[in-house]
Amino acid sequence: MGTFRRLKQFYWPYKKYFVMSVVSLVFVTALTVIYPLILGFTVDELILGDRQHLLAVTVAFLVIVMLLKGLFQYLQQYLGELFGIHSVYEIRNELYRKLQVLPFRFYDNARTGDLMSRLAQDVEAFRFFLSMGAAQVLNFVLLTAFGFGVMLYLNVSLALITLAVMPFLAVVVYRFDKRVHPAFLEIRRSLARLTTKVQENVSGMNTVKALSKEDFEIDRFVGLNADYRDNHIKTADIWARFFPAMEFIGNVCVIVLLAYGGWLVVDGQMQPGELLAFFSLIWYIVMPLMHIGFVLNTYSQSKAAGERLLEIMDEPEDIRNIAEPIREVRLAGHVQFENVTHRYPGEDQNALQQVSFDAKPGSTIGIMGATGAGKTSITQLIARFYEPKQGRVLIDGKPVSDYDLKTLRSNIGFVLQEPFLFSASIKANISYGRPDATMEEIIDAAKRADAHEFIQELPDGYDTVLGERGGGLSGGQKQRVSIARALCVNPSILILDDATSAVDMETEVKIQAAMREVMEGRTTFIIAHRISSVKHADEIIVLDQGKVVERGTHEELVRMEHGAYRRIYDIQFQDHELVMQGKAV
Ligand SMILES: Nc1ncnc2c1ncn2[C@@H]1O[C@H](COP(=O)(O)OP(=O)(O)OP(=O)(O)O)[C@@H](O)[C@H]1O
Repeated sequence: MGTFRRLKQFYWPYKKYFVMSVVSLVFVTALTVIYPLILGFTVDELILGDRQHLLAVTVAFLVIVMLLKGLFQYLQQYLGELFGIHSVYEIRNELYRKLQVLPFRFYDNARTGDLMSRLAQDVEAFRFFLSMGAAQVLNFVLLTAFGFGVMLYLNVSLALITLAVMPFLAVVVYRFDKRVHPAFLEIRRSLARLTTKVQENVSGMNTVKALSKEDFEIDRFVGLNADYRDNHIKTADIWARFFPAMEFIGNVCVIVLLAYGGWLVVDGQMQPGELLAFFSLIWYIVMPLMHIGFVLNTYSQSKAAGERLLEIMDEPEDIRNIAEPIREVRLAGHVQFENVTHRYPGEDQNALQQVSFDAKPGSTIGIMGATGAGKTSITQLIARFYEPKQGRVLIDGKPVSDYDLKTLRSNIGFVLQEPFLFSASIKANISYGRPDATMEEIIDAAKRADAHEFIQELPDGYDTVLGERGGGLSGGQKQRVSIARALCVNPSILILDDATSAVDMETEVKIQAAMREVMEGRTTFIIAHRISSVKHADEIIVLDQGKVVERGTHEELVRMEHGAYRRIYDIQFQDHELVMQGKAV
């Protein structure tokens, strides 16, 4: 029950629905066991006892019982559903909240399909048990209790014989649960793998087609699908063995009753109608017992699902606010790194080694270096997406961890190499970081990002709704919208991470011209591979395998004959010359 106890905070507030549903269920069960008694009465009193004049009253009584049972069944079902629906509404909200606060570390290893499957299928499986399964367990308990009560009233020895069979049924049920629970957990896992595969495939369809990997992808899917199928078959096998075993034990019970009860009637110790009522009651107990397998199924499924939900809820939120963080300040943008060493969780190499620099407010810092040199890692630490292993990252003289995360990040504007735009209007995309921005401010940000002109030419202008991931815009246009989005929050620190590498030279020159103006008064970090992007920076930092190997202005670095920057400069300058001479391939 650990899983259910730990998720109690979500369903317990709605216990009133559960209690009312259970009370309705008590009435349903009580009214159900009246049927066999009426059957016995009809045989013994109306037919054998010659009291046919009571027939009309008996029928009327039965109709009332049926109507009442219908009413209570409705209440039981509806209130049970309300209990489940409201509870998982809370669970879903909590999961989504948790996903928003989980650190980047979590997303480095998380798979979208798996998370989707948890938020959709696992939450649903949990709801199903709360709505239906829990009531069925109680239904079983109540029917057994009521049924036995009536049985004991009819005939004590016969009732005790029925009771003797119960431990055998319980053993079968217990063994079944032990085997079926892990099998269901495995089904859930393989379904999540399958969903992940489909999701990745759809997202990466361009790459799949460009590399003609359709057959390879189909093969991988078939493999995962086979795994899912086999897990289902394994569970179906466990499942199929269970029913005959249960039915066999139930039938043994019936045979014993038939023999012993028949003898009691023949011997005159029992009325035939009573034996008939007994037989109906037996099935009221044996049938739900046999279906306890189904109930255990929903229980096992929901427990497995609950465990997967708890896995997300238990994820540590390791980057969180300190007790009294600095809130709601406009930062000046003085960024300092003091001997910062950083290593990503689970990695055995440092991404940054003893990195130090001092970026004065309003200055521009260029960061260069080969792929994997640690350029992006620097910006991740400024925004406190990760915590450094050693050293200090300071903004305006205080460690970044002293600031409220929202305050810190709302002072930083990011423009990434592959901008992510939401499937919403352009207006909503630009004002995403500041939803209260006025239309004038949105247009102003777009103008400064050199995006206003092309947005105006779109059929619905700023109200144009984009497709998924900004579909409908070219790479350069998406980039300009994302620059407008970064400017809209009026950040004091601007980070351009390879922001112009995906656009053509002409667009780059245009964006750079626009950027020069918007960089005024903001501390700007430009990560780039092209010298032209960082040339005007106040300081350029050159990284190699996480270490700062050179620093200085463009002029200073170019003067270093054998320096890394000079080498890049020579290559790019040579390229430029070749282009000018028309020799480039
Ligand atoms: N989330 C992560 N988890 C584990 N290792 C990472 C992660 N991000 C980066 N790394 C590793 O840290 C090192 C520095 O990566 P970083 O992204 O900072 O390099 P970069 O200079 O920005 O590279 P690029 O020019 O390719 O963007 C690399 O070795 C990389 O493999």
